[in-house]
Amino acid sequence: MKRLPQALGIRARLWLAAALPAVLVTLALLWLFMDRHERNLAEAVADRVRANALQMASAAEFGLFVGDRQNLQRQVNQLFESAPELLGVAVIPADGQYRVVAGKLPAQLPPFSDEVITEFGDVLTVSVPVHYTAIQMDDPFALTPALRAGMAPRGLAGQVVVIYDLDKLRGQRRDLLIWAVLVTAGALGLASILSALMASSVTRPMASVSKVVEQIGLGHLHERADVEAAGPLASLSRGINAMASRIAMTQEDLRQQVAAATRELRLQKEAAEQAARIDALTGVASRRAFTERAELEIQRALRYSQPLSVVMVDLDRFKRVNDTYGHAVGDAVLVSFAQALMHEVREVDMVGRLGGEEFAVLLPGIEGQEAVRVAERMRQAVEARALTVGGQALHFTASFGVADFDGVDVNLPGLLARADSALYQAKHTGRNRVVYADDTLPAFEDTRPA
Ligand SMILES: Nc1nc2c(ncn2[C@@H]2O[C@H](COP(=O)(O)OP(=O)(O)OP(=O)(O)O)[C@@H](O)[C@H]2O)c(=O)[nH]1
Repeated sequence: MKRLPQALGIRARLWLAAALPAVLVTLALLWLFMDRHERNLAEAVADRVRANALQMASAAEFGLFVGDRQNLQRQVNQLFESAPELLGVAVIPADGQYRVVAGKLPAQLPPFSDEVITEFGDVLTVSVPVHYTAIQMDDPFALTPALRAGMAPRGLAGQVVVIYDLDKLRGQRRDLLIWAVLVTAGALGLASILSALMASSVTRPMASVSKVVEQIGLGHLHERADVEAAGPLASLSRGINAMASRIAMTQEDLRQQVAAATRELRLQKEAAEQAARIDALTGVASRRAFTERAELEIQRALRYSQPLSVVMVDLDRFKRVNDTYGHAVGDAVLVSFAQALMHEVREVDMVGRLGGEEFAVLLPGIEGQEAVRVAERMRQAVEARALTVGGQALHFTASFGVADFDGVDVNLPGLLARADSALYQAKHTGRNRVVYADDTLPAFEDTRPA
């Protein structure tokens, strides 16, 4: 199973990296704030309700002392209307003869003497005693009513009772909590959005660069990363673009080198093939080229019932030439001999060197005596040739065996064998002559002039 961090995408990881610390810090601050403020708020509420009652007690002191109920009622109403969480406010003189009330009072009032705060259900009652202090003055006409009434200079004038709706007080705390949670949630939402934007500003160019790299990897070397849109990855994008350009250039170089090498190889191969088809010494067709052409002409002769002849030619006593004059002279004789043959044949004919001093001539379109006449012409041309060696003329002759393609021997070996047989007969009946391989003719026809 994948570990969680591996399963997360880059965008989610960046988002977490940016948002997680902010979320944790904000939640910790919220918890601290709530914990601290809860206690402070409870104390503040207690202080406030007590302060309200003490303020009222102070304000009511003179009214209680002089018994000014009208003024006391105005003060009580004022306090009652000042805060919505107040259920009732009352001022009661020490002799209990009257009560100045705004709102409602509990059935059971707390005792006069002490400052009392009681909580019962959803009601919080604060009772504060009101004391008077008579001021001694020099002017006997300015005596206070209390002094005039023979009262003690300091004493209990009455009490102030203030009743709060606890639910409303708690509601204030609840409102504060909701407000704090909403502000925190808003801050976290804002932090999340900013983190997502930050993560996106990095992952968007990364995705774009990754796509380009993937395309380049697939061989699309013309793909380029958008450097302007890459933001923080601009230098990476430039590097990738430069790399792709270099790869494309190298690939183009390689392609051109391969094309040049392939061209060169093809030319060499063609040259080698051409060389294999031509005999290097004499310039006539090689054995391979002659054989291929002869096979072709046999097929043509078979299909169209056209005449075809082959002449086998062999230099007479050539070994003696080599032995007497050396191999180089022998080569020169071979070249001259081949030229004599070539000179006597048509464009459509083919002279080939089958090996050593053994040659063959392919004569398409003619047969019988016509072929014998061509061979005779060649024989005479060879005989007429001479090389000057050491100031002396060197003559040479050749023997010829002629065979027709008669449809009996339908392949080249058969045709060549019959021509070779005629050549053999020419050799054994005196050389420098043409023998026609035809059963109807005499076995050894001497074509030499008498
Ligand atoms: N100089 C040279 N000699 C070659 C070449 N190829 C074959 N020979 C020689 O040709 C000679 C052929 O001799 P043989 O087969 O005995 O025939 P021949 O001497 O011509 O006698 P006949 O054919 O019976 O008239 C050999 O001495 C070969 O060495 C070549 O390319 N150059």
